[in-house]
Amino acid sequence: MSSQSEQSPKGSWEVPRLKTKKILPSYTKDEIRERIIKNELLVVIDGYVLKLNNMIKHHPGGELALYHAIGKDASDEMHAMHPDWVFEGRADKYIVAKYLKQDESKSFVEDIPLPYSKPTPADKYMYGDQKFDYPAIRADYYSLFEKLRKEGLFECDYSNYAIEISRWLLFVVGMFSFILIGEPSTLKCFASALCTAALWHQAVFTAHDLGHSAVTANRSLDTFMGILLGDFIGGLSVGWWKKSHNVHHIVTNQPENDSDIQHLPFFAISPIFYEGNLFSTYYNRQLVFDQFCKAIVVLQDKMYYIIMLFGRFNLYVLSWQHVLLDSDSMNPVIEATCLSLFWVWYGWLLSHLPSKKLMFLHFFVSNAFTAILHIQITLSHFGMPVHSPDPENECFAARQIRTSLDVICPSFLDWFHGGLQFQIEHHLFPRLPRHNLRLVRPHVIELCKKHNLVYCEDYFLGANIFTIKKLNETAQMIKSMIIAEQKL
Ligand code: HEM
Repeated sequence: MSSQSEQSPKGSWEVPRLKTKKILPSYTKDEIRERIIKNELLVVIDGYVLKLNNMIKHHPGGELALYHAIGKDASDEMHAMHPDWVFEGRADKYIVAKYLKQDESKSFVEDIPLPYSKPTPADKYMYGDQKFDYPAIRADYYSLFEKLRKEGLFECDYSNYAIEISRWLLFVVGMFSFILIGEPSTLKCFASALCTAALWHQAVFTAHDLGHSAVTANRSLDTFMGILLGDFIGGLSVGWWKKSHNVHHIVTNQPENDSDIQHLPFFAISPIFYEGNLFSTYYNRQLVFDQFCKAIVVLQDKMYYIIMLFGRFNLYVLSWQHVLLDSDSMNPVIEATCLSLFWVWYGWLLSHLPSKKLMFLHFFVSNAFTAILHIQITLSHFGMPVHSPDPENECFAARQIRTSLDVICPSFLDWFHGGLQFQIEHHLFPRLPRHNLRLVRPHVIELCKKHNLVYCEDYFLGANIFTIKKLNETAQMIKSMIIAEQKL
């Protein structure tokens, strides 16, 4: 068993807080704002102001994820994303002041045009007069956090992975034996391709756990195993995925910041992508809504499944781009080697098929069937709001609950959904081992009920219908805007 909570002093299940013995000045919110305008990268954690200018480029969770914390009280994000040792002797050296709290606000920079992080659009109309008690939600979030630590739910039970590895082996055997044993046939080629897709589908879930250091809690070891699984077995860069995924966890469903919802020219999950003239802080470019977008996005609900069939091909390109071109790629040599070896073993397998037609069939079917994974991933957020009722004050827990959707399924199907079905719980506690997420669900439902937060969940079919409906609604709105504009 690995334990992240074991790293805190024995017997203490409290979420660790930043501490320092330094004698410090106090900064108000206004002073923090003024300093940020003068290019100081300041963030508030546990009542202290931290200056990150010298460490941001070396942040193990990536530079971009950290930029989105600037000018915010990011205590909750910090606690959710880090093991205890970061608080105990790593982060305190960046403390420069105490934070003189005058109100409960979480973001001090929603009205400042920062180049590296854009504000969440607000929509009070959407939420009516509903008021949320964010301080009370935070208090209950921390109580739950401590309860889960106390119950040992942050400990990973490796026997779950023994079952997973057995399942992968079954798919590996099918993938090779349908091709290598006996006379080749179209049916056997198809069966092998399905096994390949299933292997890739399943491997991603463990690569995801490893990417969050939620398996051994040793970042280097988890990253290395993640690269073996993601890059070598799956052909996709874990480094690329981690870069965008870390950002996604901090700025979930924020149109300009979260690359997981930036899919022009194919999808626009909110009309804001059409009317907003948005700039992607992730891709560092304007999200241009050109004539091609106009033609495709108005059909996005109808094209959803077709586009998903090709999703994996795009990921191959993004993976290589990250490894070869991105200056912040963390393990470019190992990743490039594993990505190349992926094409060696996969090419070797295809080379045993007797015709180009069968090779193409295998290649297409194995890649296209992983569309199920892309659908599962997009269901988690595509139908959820991008607007906040109160971006200045909304706390981390409320934001994660507002932007994520759970899929209801019986426990015997947990392997198929791979943790994606507990998206809300995962977003609240990203380092919690996946196999424990089901145990957290009732507590989160209770928290939502208590605070009138919508806990959005549906069965797999219902979640599909919900997402398609939302895509359709957005497509219709954008269509009317285009028509209205043409009439002007
Ligand atoms: C001085 C402050 C900070 C320090 C020293 C620090 C350090 C670290 C370290 C050491 C890790 C790797 C943890 C591991 O081994 O699993 C990490 C990961 C990460 N950090 Fe920070 N960090 C700081 C502030 C922040 C803030 C304010 C945010 C965002 C709000 C942030 C977002 C992340 C993310 C998203 C990850 C990736 C977590 C994962 O792999 O699941 N960090 N940080």
